[in-house]
Amino acid sequence: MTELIDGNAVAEQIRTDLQDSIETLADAGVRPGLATVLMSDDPASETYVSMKQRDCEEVGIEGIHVEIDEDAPAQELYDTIDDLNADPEVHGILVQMPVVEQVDKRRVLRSVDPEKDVDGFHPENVGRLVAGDARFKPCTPHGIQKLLEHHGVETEGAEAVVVGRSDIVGKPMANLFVQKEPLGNATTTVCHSRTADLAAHTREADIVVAAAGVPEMIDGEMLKEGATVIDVGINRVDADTEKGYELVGDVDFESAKETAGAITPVPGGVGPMTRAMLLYNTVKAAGAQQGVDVELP
Ligand SMILES: Nc1nc2c(c(=O)[nH]1)N[C@@H](CN(C=O)c1ccc(C(=O)N[C@@H](CCC(=O)O)C(=O)O)cc1)CN2
Repeated sequence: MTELIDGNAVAEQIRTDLQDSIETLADAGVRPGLATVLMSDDPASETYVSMKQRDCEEVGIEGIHVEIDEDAPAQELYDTIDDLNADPEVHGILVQMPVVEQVDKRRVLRSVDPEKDVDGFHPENVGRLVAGDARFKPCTPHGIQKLLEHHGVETEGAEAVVVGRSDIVGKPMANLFVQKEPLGNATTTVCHSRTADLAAHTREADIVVAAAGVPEMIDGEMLKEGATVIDVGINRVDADTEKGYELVGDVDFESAKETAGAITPVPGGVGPMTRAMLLYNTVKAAGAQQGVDVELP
C-alpha cells in the first residue's frame, strides 16, 4: 500500500509544537514579528503571502504586510527592505519571489539583514548552510526534511535525486541531503533541464524530490518500486473548475502512486510545510535577536 504523506497534518503538528516557544518569548516580553513584502500582481504569489499572514495570526506572530505596486521603481523595494531591517519589532523579513523584472533579485537577497533573513537566501546564510552551520534552513527543503522525519524515511545511505536546481528548492535541498547530520548523509544527484536521461537517474532513487516546475513530468515508469516521492511542484493548469484552474504537481500522482512506497499530494503536501517552516524560522530569529533561549520542534 502506498503511504500518503500528509503535509497539512505535519504542518499542523509543527504549528502546535511552536506554541511553547512563542509562550517562552511572550514570557520575556517578546512577540515575534514577520514582515512579508509583495511586489508583483502574480495571483499565486498573492495567495501564498495572504496564507503566510493568516498563519502568523493563528500562532501569535505579528504579521506586517507591505505591498508595493508592481510598476513602482525598484528603489521603493530597496528602501522598504532598509526600513524593515531597522525596525526592532520586525524579526523576520520575506520578499515574495519571483520579483518583478525591474528589480535586481541579487540585490534584494543581499539587502535583507542576514539575521532577519528567514528565507535563508542571503549569500551569508547560503554559505553557512553549505558549510554545515545553517542559521536558517530555507523553508521548502527544511519542510521536506521534516516530512521525511515524521514518516520515518531514512536518508542516510539512500540514493536521493533532486529534480530542479532553483535557489529556493533544488540547490538548498541537495546541500541539506549531503550534510553529515540527521536527515542528510544521502548520496545525492541533482538533475535539471540539461540532464540527458532523467529517467535513468530517477529509476535508481530511493527518494525523488521533484522541483522542476513542469506539470506531471514524472510518472510511475520513471520510479523505483517503493521509492519515496516528494512533489514540490504547484502548477496552475486550466480546468473547468470554479477558479478556472486546478493545481497539479511535477509528478503524475495517479501513475506514480502505483510504484511509489510513499508520496506527497498536491495540494496538501509540501506547500503547507513551506509555510510552517517560515513560522519556525521567524520564532528562531526572534529568539536569537532578543537573546531568549527558545526550544524549537
Ligand atoms: N520568498 C519566497 N518566495 C517563494 C518561496 C519561498 O520559500 N520564499 N517559495 C515558493 C512558493 N511558496 C512560498 O511562497 C509557497 C507555495 C505553496 C504554498 C502552499 O501552501 N500551497 C498550498 C496550495 C495553495 C493554493 O491553493 O494555491 C498547498 O500546496 O497545499 C505556500 C507557499 C515561491 N516563492
